[in-house]
Amino acid sequence: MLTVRAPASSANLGSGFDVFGIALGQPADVVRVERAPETTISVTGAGSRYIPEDPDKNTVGAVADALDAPAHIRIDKGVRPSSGLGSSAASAAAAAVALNELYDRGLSREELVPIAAEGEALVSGEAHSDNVAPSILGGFTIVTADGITRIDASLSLVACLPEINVSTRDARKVVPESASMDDIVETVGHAATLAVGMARDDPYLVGRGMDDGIVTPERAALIDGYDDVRDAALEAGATGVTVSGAGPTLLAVCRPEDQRAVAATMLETFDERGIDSRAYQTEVGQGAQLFR
Ligand SMILES: Nc1ncnc2c1ncn2[C@@H]1O[C@H](COP(=O)(O)OP(=O)(O)OP(=O)(O)O)[C@@H](O)[C@H]1O
Ligand SMILES: N[C@@H](CCO)C(=O)O
Repeated sequence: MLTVRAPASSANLGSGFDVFGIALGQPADVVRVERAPETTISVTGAGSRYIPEDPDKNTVGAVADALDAPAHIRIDKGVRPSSGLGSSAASAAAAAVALNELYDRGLSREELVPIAAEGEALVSGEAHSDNVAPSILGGFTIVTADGITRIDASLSLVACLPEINVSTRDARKVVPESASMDDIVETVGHAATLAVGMARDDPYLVGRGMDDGIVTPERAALIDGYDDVRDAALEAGATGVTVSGAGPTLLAVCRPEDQRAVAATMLETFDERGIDSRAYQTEVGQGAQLFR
């Protein structure tokens, strides 16, 4: 039996819609695999009752198919589904790394990214890789049609997950079909600023570079309390706040010394609106880890 832990991830980071992603230090999914004549799946942990165990409907089933690697697959969910924290991607990433090893397929981590993205196609309708890439490779990733660029980054984060449901499939329906040249120019500037900030481990540049006036406002409207929680986090020292992935998680970047205050105020502000939430005080983390 092989065990792989694959971390949650935060895609988009505001200005990098469908392009930027980071691995988070926590939470994570743990996937265990054993060779079998046919794939079976069992799911326990966070939100497991909402996750299908049918291999045709679970992201890990799509990965097992793509690798032609049938197995008994046990998923222990640390990442709640429909969270904006790459829940479906974390399972797919872990399964890709585990099954590649179990069946000795010899694929590199980079080659496993499109395999894991088959799982994303199954649940969201599109094989976007901006969650599976950081979940497999770790660090900060830039996914384009030409390939993946990756760097390590050291950055303190707060990921605040409210008890609100937003599915990626629904959140993709509010993405505008076009944008003005002014908005595009502004977003390119922010994305470039963010990438430099990541390379320099600079929370101010990353925070400034997270601003986006094209997709984020539409997504934020699906999250009750977004503006208040964002304002409160910025007041408490966050250098930038945006929607994590398709939401409803809000991702805040901050200096390490402000992390606790930022987390506390985000929880409190959701609470004032009668919305339960939990906050992960975390950092940019490493990719999937294999245990024998
Ligand atoms: N192994 C899995 N783990 C989690 N969700 C899964 C899995 N397999 C299938 N699903 C389904 O995928 C959907 C959740 O995926 P979705 O992309 O909406 O959320 P997410 O991965 O948390 O978000 P995001 O991609 O925005 O970060 C749910 O409908 C869930 O039932
Ligand atoms: N880039 C994707 C990430 C969520 O899976 C989106 O925002 O729809």
